[in-house]
Amino acid sequence: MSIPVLDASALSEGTAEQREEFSTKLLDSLNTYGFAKLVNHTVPVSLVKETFDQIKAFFKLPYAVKSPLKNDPKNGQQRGWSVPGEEKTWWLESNNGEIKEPNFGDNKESFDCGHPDDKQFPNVWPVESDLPGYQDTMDRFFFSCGDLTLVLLQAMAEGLCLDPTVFTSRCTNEASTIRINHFPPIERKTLDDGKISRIWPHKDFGIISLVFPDVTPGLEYEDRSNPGTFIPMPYGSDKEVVVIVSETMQRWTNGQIGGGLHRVTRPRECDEETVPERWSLVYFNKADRHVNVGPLKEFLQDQKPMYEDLTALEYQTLRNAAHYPG
Ligand SMILES: O=C(O)CCC(=O)C(=O)O
Ligand SMILES: [Fe+2]
Repeated sequence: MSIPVLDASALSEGTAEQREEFSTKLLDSLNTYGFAKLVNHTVPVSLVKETFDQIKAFFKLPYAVKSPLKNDPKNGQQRGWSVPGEEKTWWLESNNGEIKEPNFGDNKESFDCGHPDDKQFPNVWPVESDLPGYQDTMDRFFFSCGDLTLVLLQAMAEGLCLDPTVFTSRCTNEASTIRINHFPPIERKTLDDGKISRIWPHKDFGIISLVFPDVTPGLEYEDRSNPGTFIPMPYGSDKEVVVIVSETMQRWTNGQIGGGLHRVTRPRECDEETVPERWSLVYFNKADRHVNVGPLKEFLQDQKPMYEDLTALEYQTLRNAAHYPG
């Protein structure tokens, strides 16, 4: 059981037949695993590398420079720098009610930004002289990932034999976000004790996510044939992108296409006392804020809706609040 690597060149330069074949394989992988892996996609490898270089520089900035950019969890949507341990993804899927007062912070710091023209939740940036080109790189990365997600959403709709715009008519990427993560080095024992994780098991909240892999492993996906156990996501190359089905897609399809549960932990093979640091680069493709994220009529032939109607903004706000307890 391993996630196949699909050649996405059919989407940019394939014949109608090749496109159809790709759409079928994409949907098959997303349905089976909740994940797909692509090569020959349209986000340039050089841009991914440039973005990785920028994020490594960002997290090295002194506290005094990052501090004014601090994310305010009360804001509803994340913007700017989240300090290590602030986000507690333990609350998303791991809380079975047995532990009354956990303080299970994530061993990570992050930075979030959205559409450059977002007036409702404006981006915050370091001063240009502190990190030249950072904002420009993030903006270009934002649009490049956004374009890829729309093409993938259309391919998914085609694979389902639905109106090709069934998903893209609900998403212009105006509410989508980039999330960059830095996982500082940590004692192996601390992770193995199980009170701190890099990221606890979760599904992302948007429609689909793109994760650009780091050479340092750690991303794991749930083995659906053996729920509660996880399989390391193999690192192929810097040309690969991982696509993850997220909660909005699960809701729209009334559970037909289930979100991919994943976590970030220490590399399995790591036997050093200190687990090395790691970075990751994620694009959360999200529904436009006013759009309903309840089940779509196309997925409700004879079934009862499994999810309530909510706007995408209400849903995102609710889910974000869940991992900032108190
Ligand atoms: O670090 C990774 O590989 C994945 C990160 C992730 O799951 C997230 O930020 O939601
Ligand atoms: Fe995630």
